[in-house]
Amino acid sequence: MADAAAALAGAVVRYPGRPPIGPIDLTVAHGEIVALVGPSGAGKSTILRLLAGLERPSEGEVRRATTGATGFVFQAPTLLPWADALINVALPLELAGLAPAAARERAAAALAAVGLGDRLDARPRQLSGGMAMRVSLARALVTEPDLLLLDEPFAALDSVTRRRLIEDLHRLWSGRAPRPAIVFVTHDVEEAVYLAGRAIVLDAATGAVSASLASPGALPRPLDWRADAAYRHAVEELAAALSRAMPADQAA
Ligand SMILES: Nc1ncnc2c1ncn2[C@@H]1O[C@H](COP(=O)(O)OP(=O)(O)OP(=O)(O)O)[C@@H](O)[C@H]1O
Repeated sequence: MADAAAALAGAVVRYPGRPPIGPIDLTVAHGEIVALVGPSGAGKSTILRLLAGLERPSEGEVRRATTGATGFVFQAPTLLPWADALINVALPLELAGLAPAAARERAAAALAAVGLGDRLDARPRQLSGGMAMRVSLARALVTEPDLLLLDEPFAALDSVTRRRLIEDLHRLWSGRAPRPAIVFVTHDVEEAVYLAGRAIVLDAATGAVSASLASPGALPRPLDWRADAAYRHAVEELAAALSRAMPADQAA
């Protein structure tokens, strides 16, 4: 655990009226990018909430590195509608006790890092979906987390915006020292293979990890990696593992 950003050991979550989720064993190394894929309802968001400390397991353990913050990005950007981008991003720092002027200075730098240095005073409704997601990313990164949790962050975006944001996320991740660990949920096997070093497949029937597939090649990937045979092969393998994890009534 000393060298891990977070870990689940035999974690089980019981909700009334459904089979338990887990037991789940998952160790996320410092600086690692892990994709969580699996059928709808398998427990992907539940795992993120466990890792974030937003929920406690019924059995088993959740371990977090003792130092470092956790950043969380939800599928919908969840920005304060009455506040501009700068205030939205500064908020976590001000809540942590930083003086407003210092918080806003760091927030401005975080927004510049996601390409929104010229939109500091824009309200959420004045931003496109992709821009709002960038603000949400900046807000998660401004506390310099050692663990970044992303719940289907790109699902609502068009494919061009989605690709751009994935490139940005790789750039932000590789530009930080030390690099944060990232765990993200996705339904998109191509996104999982391209963005992550490793993909974890959750099984709908057992609620446990049914496969762990390493994605080939070093991170961050070059732009043209999607044309590579190794990439295509990894996508096919992950799609097959996901298909095996589907409940009978959802299988194609
Ligand atoms: N607070 C809760 N109370 C009761 N049941 C819950 C609660 N949260 C989640 N569940 C149930 O637990 C299961 C796992 O939910 P979770 O949201 O983790 O799945 P998921 O894999 O993220 O699904 P999706 O891909 O559809 O977002 C689902 O059957 C869900 O209905």
